[in-house]
This record gives sequence, C-alpha cells and structure tokens, in this order.
Amino acid sequence: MSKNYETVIGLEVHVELATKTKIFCGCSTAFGGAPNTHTCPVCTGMPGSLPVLNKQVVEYAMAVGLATNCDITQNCKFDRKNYFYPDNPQNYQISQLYLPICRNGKVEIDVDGEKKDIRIHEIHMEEDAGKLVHDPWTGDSLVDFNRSGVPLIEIVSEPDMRSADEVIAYLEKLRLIIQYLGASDCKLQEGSMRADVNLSVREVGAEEFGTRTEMKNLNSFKAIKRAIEGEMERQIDLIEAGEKVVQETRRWDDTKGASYAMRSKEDAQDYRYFPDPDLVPIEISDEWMDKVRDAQPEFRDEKKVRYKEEYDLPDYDIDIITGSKHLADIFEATIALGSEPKEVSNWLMGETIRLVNESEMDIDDVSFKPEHLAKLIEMIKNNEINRSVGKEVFEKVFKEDIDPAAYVEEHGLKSMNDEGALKATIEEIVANNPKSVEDYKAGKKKAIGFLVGQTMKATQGKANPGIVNKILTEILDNM
Ligand SMILES: Nc1ncnc2c1ncn2[C@@H]1O[C@H](COP(=O)(O)OP(=O)(O)OP(=O)(O)O)[C@@H](O)[C@H]1O
Ligand SMILES: [Mg+2]
Ligand SMILES: [Mg+2]
Repeated sequence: MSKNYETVIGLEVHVELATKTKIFCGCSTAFGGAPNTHTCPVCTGMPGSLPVLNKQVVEYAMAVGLATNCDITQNCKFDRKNYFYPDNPQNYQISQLYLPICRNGKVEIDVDGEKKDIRIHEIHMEEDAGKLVHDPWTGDSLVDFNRSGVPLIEIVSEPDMRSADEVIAYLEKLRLIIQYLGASDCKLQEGSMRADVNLSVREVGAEEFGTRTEMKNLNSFKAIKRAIEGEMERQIDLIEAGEKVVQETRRWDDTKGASYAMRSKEDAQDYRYFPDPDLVPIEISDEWMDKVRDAQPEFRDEKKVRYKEEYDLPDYDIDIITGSKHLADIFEATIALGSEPKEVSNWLMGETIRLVNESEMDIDDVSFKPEHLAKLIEMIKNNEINRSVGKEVFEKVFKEDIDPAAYVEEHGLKSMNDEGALKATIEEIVANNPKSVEDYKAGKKKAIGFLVGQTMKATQGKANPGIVNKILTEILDNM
C-alpha cells in the first residue's frame, strides 16, 4: 500500500543585477549585443588581468539582504569556485562560499490566506558565465562571453517549502522585493531570474530529509510547477519500487514534460574553493549600511496599506496594481498629475490589462507616458471627448504613446457639446423614426434608447450622450 509522502523543497535563485557594467570590469551588461563585443581581458579570463569590484553590486546585494531580513556580513570576501567548462574562461568562478554578504534572512509568503515564513540561508555575490551556442548544422559549439562577468546574486533558501504553490509564492515575493528595489527586472523568460529547484520526498512524520535532486532550466512559473509535480512523482515511484533516489542535477525539458539526469552532484570540496587572492576583503561600514537601509523604497505590503487608506481603492485593484512595480509607478505618476485615483485605477485595471493580454506582452513593458493618460482622463472629465472615443484614443496611447490632445484635434474627435447643432440632427432623426416616437408616446420609455443610438451613429460617436438624452426628452415630451 502506498504511503503518505511530503515534498521538501529548497530554492537557489540567481538574479542578474541591474548594473550598467559587469562585476569586475567596465564592460557593458547590455543584453543582445553581437557575440563577444562586450568583453575585455578581465571577463575573458586573460592571464595577468585583474578584477576590480563594482561597488554598485555590493550595494544591490546589501539592499536585497536588508529587504529580506538578513544579517549583513560587514566583513566579507570572494572565493574561487574551480571547475572546467568552456563557458568559464578563467576555469574558476568568482563567488562567495565562506563569508557570503547576507545570512539568516526570511520572507513571509501567503498561500490562500495562510501565512508562512521561508527562511533564507544566505545571499552571495558572484559572476555569471558566458553562453554556449551549439550550431546544429556544423556541429560546432560556439561561445559568447558577453554574459561572462555579469553580476549575480544567488539567494539560497532553507528547505522550507512543501508544495509548488509555496514555491511560486516565494518566487513572486522575491521578484517583487527586488523589482521594487530596482536591483533587477527579474524576468524568468529572459533569464534575469533563474530558479534551481532542490527537491526531496519523505514519509509524513519522518525526521530526516530524503535525498534531494536539483532541477535546472526552469524558465516560467508554469514550468516550475510542472517540474515539481513530475519530480515528486518520480521520486515517490523510485522509493515505492524499493530503489534509491540518487543525488544529482537534472535538466527539465518543458516540451517533453520530463527531467533528465545531467550530472551527479558535486560537493563543495569538489570545487576546491579558496579565497580569491586578487580581491581585497570588503568592509561594510555601519554608515554605508544605514545609507542603504534609509534608501529602501516603499515595498508592496506597505503600498497596499497606503493605497487603501489614501485612495480607498477596492482590494482587488490594489492587488493588481501593486503586483507590478511598473504599474504602481504609472498609477502614482498619473495621480500626481491631478487625476482621480479610482479613475486612473479603472483605466489600468480595464483597458490597460485588456490590451496587455490581447498583445501577449509583459505588464512591465507597458510604455505610455502617465502625462498622456492624465490628459485623456481630463478630456473625458471636461466633456471634450466622450468615454467611448476615450477608449479608442487610449488604444493609440497604449500602442504608440501618442499625445491624446493632438490626436483628438487632428482626427476631429471632439465631442459635440453644442446643443444648437445637436438639436438640428436630433430633430431630423425624430422626424425619420415615427415608430419609435409612437412607442415612446405610448409609454415605452425604452424607445428613447434607439433614438440616442441613431444620434450617436449620425455624429460618429462624438455626441455627448448626456446632452443627447436631455434634448431628446425635451423634444419628445413637447410633441
Ligand atoms: N533534503 C533536501 N531536500 C530538499 N532541498 C534541500 C535538501 N537539502 C538541502 N536542500 C536545499 O538545497 C539547496 C542547496 O543549495 P546550495 O547552494 O547550498 O548548494 P548546492 O546546490 O550544493 O551548490 P551549488 O551552488 O554549487 O549548486 C538549498 O536551497 C537547500 O535548502
Ligand atoms: Mg547554490
Ligand atoms: Mg545548487
């Protein structure tokens, strides 16, 4: 009979930091340059070159550590992790083993209303490796060192998670903290946030952890969830069949929905770590730490409380808007220009999200200027355009960031608010639709809707529906 199992999960999360230059040289970290154009003797591991630490990396790592309740190691240093692989030109990676910059942190997650702390074992700084490109036509493997030396932090959790949902909640939490700090854009698809999932299973009630495997190549939340469920089953099947789980690194293939053994797991000693003799230890003064602490932004949880108090928005709106730092920035910037908060929220929750979904883009890539949304809202408020024209114009703002005032002017979309001009049009419509007039007179007040519709059509949607209604009622009641 099959027993009851519990899944135990710990994550190693690598995050590419948003510095302009690499961790130990002045080369650009920009993504997508021609291969090997963002390189120099340092990041290609030339003999005799010497690394110089980018201070901003330390500052970002410290900021993330403070935001995740870690202790900061005020005297920390770098170590060499030695291994041979073609994407690693020095044959060692500069990382931190003995004295990582942050330790003993925690973040709180919330899964279906249940709160839980996930402890962070440590956060260390390290350099990224280059990228291997395998050419299927020639069979050659090419290497691009543009990514070599891009700064990373690795956030190592304790094995505190028990389900895929907890893992996703933890990753979302980290992602938002780091995005709010501006320390990284944390895009799983683009690899600026990468999660390795360490997973083991054990019988419910067992004291000891089971043997873990580590899964790599997970580049979406969906893939992570599927990989966790697949690996959990694989391990349980092994145990049920009386076999043993082997400690190894496995590669998740999302299209096949299965993982494959990559290599058996190395221990720290296999890497022959030793302190990097080219880099001096880092001294973090109290003043520096205080400065970084004082510069911490308002995080999501605090923003949620403030939005409720200051703007009295529905919880649903607050959840969505603060769920993206970028969206929250647009929201606040538009309000700062004088727009009414609930009105701004409606445009973000409604049309903006609709267009984001329709164009299958990332919410963080929304790029219209808050000025343009504020202007649009103002024009509607002043009855310069009506709401349905407003939606049309907004689509242009969203897609091309046009200036709504100029656009409305240019395309003659201004509302017809002139009662005199509207009256003539409406009188004509009334004359041409005796049946509706008859219905109205016979007490079917709804017949007026048809006449309003006809007027909107005749004015290409530019008439002010309120004024149309008013004039129509006057005309009909005087007949
Ligand atoms: N039995 C276990 N079951 C599940 N997760 C575990 C278990 N034991 C450890 N872990 C998790 O595995 C991760 C180990 O990461 P860590 O960076 O310390 O080591 P590593 O994977 O051996 O090293 P490397 O950085 O070289 O990959 C941690 O997140 C930890 O919580
Ligand atoms: Mg690790
Ligand atoms: Mg690992």
